[in-house]
Amino acid sequence: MAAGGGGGRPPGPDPALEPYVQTRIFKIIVIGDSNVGKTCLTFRFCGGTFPGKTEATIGVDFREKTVEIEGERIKVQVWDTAGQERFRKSMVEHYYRNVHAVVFVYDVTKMSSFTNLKTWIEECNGHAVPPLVPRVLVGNKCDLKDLIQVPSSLALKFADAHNMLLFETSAKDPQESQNVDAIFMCLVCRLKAQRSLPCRDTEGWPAQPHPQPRRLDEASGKGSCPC
Ligand SMILES: Nc1nc2c(ncn2[C@@H]2O[C@H](COP(=O)(O)OP(=O)(O)OP(=O)(O)O)[C@@H](O)[C@H]2O)c(=O)[nH]1
Ligand SMILES: [Mg+2]
Repeated sequence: MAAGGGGGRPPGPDPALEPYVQTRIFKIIVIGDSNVGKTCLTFRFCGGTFPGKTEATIGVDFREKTVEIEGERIKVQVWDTAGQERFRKSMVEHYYRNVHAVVFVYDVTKMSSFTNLKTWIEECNGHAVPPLVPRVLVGNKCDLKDLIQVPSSLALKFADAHNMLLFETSAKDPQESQNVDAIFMCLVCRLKAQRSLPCRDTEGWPAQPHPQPRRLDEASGKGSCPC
């Protein structure tokens, strides 16, 4: 039975409150060496598939996914960045501007992509990204079990030292797709918790200054999620 009547407004959100229920947007950048699987991971999260063929990303590719958490629709804007220096150098400032969260990716089958993480973290720190903007570490290509070069224990130690959660996953293996989702959902949960007031990052609202740094005291845990 329809509620109301007698000339009342139709069911649905109160138009007077509409400005307050617009979709918020969280910008998440994905960073790491070329070929570690950044494009495939963002494809998996935003489109639910593993792309048959990829080419090196030039500049940046944008992907989006709208998620619902506790009744709120949030648009996750994923910036799939280029790993090759020549394809990224003119874009780097844009990557880090007003970023809300950072995903660092390495390839578990390639030690150099892991050791290079310190350079990516330095770049991030050098672009006025507050150190406490949420960051996570992702070891990709776990489906290649016989080729693993980066032990979990080493990655976990590194993640702990940098106050990051660690996810080891595979963009390729469909059975890992929930784990890929968890990477981004974990960040969205954190960001939602940090921004309880709808005063920024909304479609149609003027851009606000950089998000306030917040202390993240949660214990790091491999694949765990604070939400
Ligand atoms: N086996 C396996 N291969 C993967 C996985 N993810 C990506 N690949 C492969 O790794 C290669 C590089 O993947 P991309 O996603 O294009 O790498 P990228 O990090 O975006 O590289 P740039 O755009 O150059 O920075 C491709 O051949 C993918 O098919 C995975 O989880 N498992
Ligand atoms: Mg790419």
